[in-house]
Amino acid sequence: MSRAAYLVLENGTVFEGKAFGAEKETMGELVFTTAMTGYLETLTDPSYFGQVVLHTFPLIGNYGVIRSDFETPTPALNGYIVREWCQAPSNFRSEGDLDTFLKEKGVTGICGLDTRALTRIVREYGVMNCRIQYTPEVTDEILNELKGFVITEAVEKTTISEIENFPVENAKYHVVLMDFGAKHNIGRELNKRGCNLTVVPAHTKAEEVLALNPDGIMLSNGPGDPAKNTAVIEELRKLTESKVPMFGICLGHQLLALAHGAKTEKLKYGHRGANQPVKELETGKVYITSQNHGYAVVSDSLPEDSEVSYVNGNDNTCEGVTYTSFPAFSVQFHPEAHGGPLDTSFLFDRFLKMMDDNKQ
Ligand SMILES: NC(=O)CC[C@H](N)C(=O)O
Repeated sequence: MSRAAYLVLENGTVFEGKAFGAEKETMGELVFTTAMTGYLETLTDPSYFGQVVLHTFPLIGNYGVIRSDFETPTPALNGYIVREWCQAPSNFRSEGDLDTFLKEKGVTGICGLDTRALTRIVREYGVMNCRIQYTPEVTDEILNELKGFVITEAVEKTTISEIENFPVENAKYHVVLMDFGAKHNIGRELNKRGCNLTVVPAHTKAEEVLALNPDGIMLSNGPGDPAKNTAVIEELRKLTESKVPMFGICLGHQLLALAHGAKTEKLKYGHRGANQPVKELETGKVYITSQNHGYAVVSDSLPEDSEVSYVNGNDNTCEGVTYTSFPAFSVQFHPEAHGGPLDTSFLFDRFLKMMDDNKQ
């Protein structure tokens, strides 16, 4: 029998549950995801750095742990909350159960609490900080510490430290992927389409990126507040002047907009799930997308030589931008999916076409 664990919210609310995964006290920004599957991708997506992730779906872990589904080898999140974890996963690919995996990776979990009630609190009051601990007492000191918690150096802590190459046979393009805490599936989607990939650390200078002679530059997803990455934003501004085709996903989308003079804002509780509707403004078509973000580009702040290409079907926030004075576009959602639908993977083909057009 696992021992009692307590989830303490910044507003003083306490939920009692059971310890699961690693047993060590932890703190982080509480966010919820509505995805019903894809928990391995969620656990290993670096964009969750510093956050405690709550699954609204009540039973997690049914198909076990499968390393080839991971987005990075090691989870970056600070904690994990589920209603119930599956103790007997059943799947021919399964290599183990969730509890053992979380223990191995040192990720604190808590289960057996009312995740519906908890989600309603976050939806009502917005994201807040939380703590997982093993005694029910909440002192002023704990509450003050919780109120003061901020996610810092998120990109610095999740980017790679040295250049890595992922070549393919008979490559048609060379893409430099700027790693801000990248999900591996972005690279896989590019490799699959005949792109040799050079993955560079987030703080690589614009001149160094251009010296690699890329046909295109891919800006990855990543954690934290986009506006905090001032040095990276400045390098991206220089890259927009180079006219090398660029494609940004999620954090990459936000950073490119910031580099071009737009603003970003924090959403009340963000979009995290695998069935977020986005509307393509040019065609009126709606796509179902995978999302994981807490910030968004402020549509009204975009300069004239850029336009909103996609909006979120639920709250109308900006989900994509097309730039007209340099060859670039970006989306807030995840065309690489994993987990989630593949509806928008055509955006990678659009990037290839942009590189083709630019070569001619
Ligand atoms: N998945 C991402 O790239 C997230 C981007 C950013 N950290 C946000 O929360 O909005």
